[in-house]
Amino acid sequence: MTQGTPHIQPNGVKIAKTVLMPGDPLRAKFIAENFLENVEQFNDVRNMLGYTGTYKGKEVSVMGSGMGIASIGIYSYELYNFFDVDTIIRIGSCGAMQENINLYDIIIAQGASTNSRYVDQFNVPGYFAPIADFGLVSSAKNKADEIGATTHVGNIFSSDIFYNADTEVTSKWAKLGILGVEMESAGLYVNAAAAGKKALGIFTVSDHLLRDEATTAEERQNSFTQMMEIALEIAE
Ligand SMILES: O=P(O)(O)O[C@H]1O[C@H](CO)[C@@H](O)[C@H]1O
Ligand SMILES: O=c1cc[nH]c(=O)[nH]1
Repeated sequence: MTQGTPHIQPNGVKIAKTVLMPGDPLRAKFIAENFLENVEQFNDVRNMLGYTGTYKGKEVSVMGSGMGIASIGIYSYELYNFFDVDTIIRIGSCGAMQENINLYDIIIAQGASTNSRYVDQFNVPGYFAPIADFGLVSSAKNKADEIGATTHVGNIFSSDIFYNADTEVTSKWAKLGILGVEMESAGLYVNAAAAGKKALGIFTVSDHLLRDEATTAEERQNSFTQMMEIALEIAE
């Protein structure tokens, strides 16, 4: 276990074995302030806020990942490989890509397809399929059902591009059954695989790509509490 890395400087504060990772560092702060007890901040490098506390007596950390695979690639690599973190549960917002999915529904990302070349670094002779840890998928689905959340489990699209010049991109992925789009999980899943660790992405639908529907920035920061509760409950 290192004292610090270029991007994470805990200054003696412990990082828990399970880290919840929203893209937005202010969502990490919101979770620390509203769900955790005995909270200590462990990172503020680049304002990528990270906290460790307890949830129902269980030690858990929460830290922002920033946007995109490049960013979560750095933070998840350091957490898995330099801080002995076993599990990262990404809790993000995503855009729905199927008609039967609605704003505020929960998507559990069993797999994460991508247009990113991040996986190319491993030089496998083919295409690696980034998948979540099955135990985490199963626990998240059970917990979501228990709290009455509307949940969809399946494949998502981790895109390197938020504003895509190809206007057909949504329908092309949607035809393959992709549930929603976000920007980090494929990188997280491959980093977990390479490190022999566990990962899962849980999402709240923040906007719809087939209909003109969206939540506000404030709602994205503060009101996506069902996925936070699911992630906290399944943290080991
Ligand atoms: O809400 P977060 O977790 O940041 O996730 C989604 O929101 C950002 C884009 O607005 C991207 O990071 C995307 O993956
Ligand atoms: O990456 C994202 C996240 C939310 N909504 C989108 O359309 N894309």
